[in-house]
This record gives sequence, C-alpha cells and structure tokens, in this order.
Amino acid sequence: MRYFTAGESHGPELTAIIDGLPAGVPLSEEDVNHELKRRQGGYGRGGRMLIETDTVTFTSGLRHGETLGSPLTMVVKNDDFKNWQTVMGIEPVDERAKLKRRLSKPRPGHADLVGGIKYQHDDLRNVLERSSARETTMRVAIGAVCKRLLKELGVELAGHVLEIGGVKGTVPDKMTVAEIRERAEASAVRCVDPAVEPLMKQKIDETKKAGNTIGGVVEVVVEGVPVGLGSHTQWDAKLDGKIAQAIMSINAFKGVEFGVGFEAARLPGSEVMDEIVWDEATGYSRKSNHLGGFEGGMTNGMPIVVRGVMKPIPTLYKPLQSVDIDTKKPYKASVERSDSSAVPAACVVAEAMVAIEVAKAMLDKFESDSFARMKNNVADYRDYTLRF
Ligand SMILES: Cc1cc2nc3c(=O)[nH]c(=O)nc-3n(C[C@H](O)[C@H](O)[C@H](O)COP(=O)(O)O)c2cc1C
Ligand SMILES: C=C(O[C@@H]1CC(C(=O)O)=C[C@@H](OP(=O)(O)O)[C@H]1O)C(=O)O
Repeated sequence: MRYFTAGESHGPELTAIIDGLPAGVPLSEEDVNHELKRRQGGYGRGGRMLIETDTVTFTSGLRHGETLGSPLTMVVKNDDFKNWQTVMGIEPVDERAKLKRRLSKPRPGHADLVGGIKYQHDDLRNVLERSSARETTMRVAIGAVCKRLLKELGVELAGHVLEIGGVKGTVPDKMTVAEIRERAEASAVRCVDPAVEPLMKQKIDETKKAGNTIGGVVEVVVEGVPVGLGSHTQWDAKLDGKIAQAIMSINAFKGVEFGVGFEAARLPGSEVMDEIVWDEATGYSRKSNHLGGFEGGMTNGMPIVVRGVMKPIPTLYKPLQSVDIDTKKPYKASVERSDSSAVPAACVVAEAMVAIEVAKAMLDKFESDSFARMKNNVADYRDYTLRF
C-alpha cells in the first residue's frame, strides 16, 4: 500500500490517493468523518477550525460500501477557500494582485525561509500553503481507512496526551486500548487523567494570554498486533523504524520513543528486557512491556507503545525576531491567527500515522488482493503463532 496527499492550506480542496488496498474492505463516509471531526477538536485551536467542517467525498475505489482494490481517492473541501479565491487563484495575476497576502517575513521555526531559499520563491506563502498542518487532514482520512481495515483484522489502537507544556498526567498501569479511548475521548485535551485536564487547559490559557505557545507529548497504543510484523533482516524493513519516521513526519514533532524509551539509558537490563512466558491458551507472551512491543524491529505480540514529542507552535502572537527578505532588515512579525496548542489534535494525527504503518505492515505480510482471503490468512497465522 502506498499513498499521497495533495492540496494547499487555503486552496480549494485537499486530496488523498491510496493505492494497494485489498478489495472488499467495508468502508463508509462516517468512518472517515468521525476521525476528521476528532482532529478538528481539542483545546487550544485557533479561529480556522471554526470555519472548517471537514467531511470526505470518495471519488474512486469504493462501491456499495466496499473497496474495489483500485486506487481509493478522497477529497475534503477547504471552506476557508471562499475567503482566499483571489490570493489562491490559479490564473496568472498582475504585480499588484501578487502582493495581496504576500509573505516576505519568515517565521522562526516554520518552513517559510528554508522553503523559500530552496524553491526560489519570492513569496514565502508558496511554502506556507503546503507546510501547514492543514495537510494532516488527509493523513487522518487515510488513517481512518487503515483503522477500519485493522479493526476487521482484530487490531485496535488509541492515542492520548501525556503532557502539555510541562503539565503531566498520571497514566494508570495496564490501561487497555478501549479504556484509553473512552477516557481520552471524554477529555478536551485527550488526557486520560481527569484531575490533570483543568491544569492543562489552564496552562494553555495562560500561555495564549502571554502571546506564547506550548508543545507536549502524545502516546499511541496498539493492541491485537500479530507477532512478526516488520523484519530484522534489513535496516529499512524494521517496523519500529518505519513508525518512528511516520511520527517524526508530523508537523512540529521532534522526537519518538518506544516503551521505556530514553529512560532505557538509565535503567539496568533487568528492568528493560521483558521476560518471556508461555501458556497453552495464549502461547508466548512477556511479563512486562518495557520495550513497547518490539524486538529486532518486529512486533513481539505485546501492545505497541509509541510516544512522540511536539514542539510549541512556531507562530507566536508575541513575535520573535526575524529578517524581512526584501529589506534584509530585522523585524518582529504580527500574527493574524494561529493555534496556541495543537497537541490534542496532533494526537489524532499520531494515531493515524501509526495506523497507516501497521496496516502497511499487515498488507506486506499477508496476501492482500482480496480482503476475505487476507482475513483467513491472518487467522491462520495467529493460530500458527499460538502453536509455535
Ligand atoms: C495539528 C497541528 C496544527 C498546527 N497548527 C499550527 C498553527 O496554527 N500555527 C503554526 O505556526 N504552526 C502550526 N503547526 C506546526 C507547523 O505546521 C510546523 O511547525 C511547521 O510545518 C514546520 O515544520 P516542523 O515544525 O516539523 O519543522 C501545527 C501542527 C500540527 C500537527
Ligand atoms: C488549518 C489547519 O491548521 C492550520 C495549521 C497551521 C500551520 O501552520 O501548520 C496554521 C493555521 O492555519 P491558518 O493560518 O489558516 O489558521 C492552522 O489553522 C488544520 O489543522 O486543519
């Protein structure tokens, strides 16, 4: 399975194409719209989310509620486009019109300046439009398709926010995916610790009032993963590596860890390795899950536990110093609109990215032209691993 996304943040619409899905995966608009709505929510978002109501249109690859095995195309309209038609029009315009919403003042921490230099754009808006996290809408749409496929194969996942701007929640031991989902869904900041939610909201409010922004940490847990997705045999076949890249590719993400993660540097081996046990009903399992479900780049049958850290949003109401590309003079930018924290929304994006990589690994491992045959193959393989 491979996929592409396309579309500018203030252009007419966003598009995603997924190639290599099996034929016969049940899928509805509601499966995707539910996830799109989740991504739009979360405390700390700016004015743009009041304008958009993200909903999907399938334009290929789906018939009578099932995938066809042909490329699946999804489209989401940008409702804000009506306010940007001149600025984002495709016809050539005169020099005066070109200056409308032209960006010559790059924001530190965003892609503006580097993209401008690399692509030789005189108007940095040409970079902003695609580097905007508006693009993550389509990743969440693709993730929704993958989640549906995984659910049918007995794989479930959920994400939650662990930390926002230094305010940390406590996570009860051994929470199931169903429990994480229920608690995160009930929280405006996607935090499973209800006592901490008001503190996180307060932190976001204070930061916004001060004209600043904050980041945080999100965690995604995947249950029901068969043993042996990914491979130890080649560096780029390791599934933990692929998931790490997928998480790192989310706008503003700066780090990834699995299980005990960076804490492994401080712990003795006896507190990091997960002891192996066996019983007739469940086959092999581990007494703990410090390694977050991976050994040798392969899933070991324990839940995948992956975390990602998001830096604060680069666009600040209290502007930072930069240089105007026309005058080369220092300036301090003014901002019209931006998120103050998008950690809860980014958590939904992280879920989608993990779902995509796990679905790709399942499709790589099992015969996947027909979903009915794929389901049988997965069931056979699960039986085999139990008897190994
Ligand atoms: C869901 C989400 C919403 C975001 N909203 C904003 C925003 O409103 N303003 C902003 O400057 N950056 C926002 N960002 C972050 C930028 O898109 C990101 O910092 C930028 O693309 C540069 O990429 P990098 O931070 O990965 O280097 C958001 C990121 C995510 C995941
Ligand atoms: C549009 C979305 O997020 C946008 C991501 C973003 C950025 O720079 O990444 C900047 C803001 O865009 P605007 O300037 O239009 O308000 C966010 O609203 C979205 O998540 O759908």
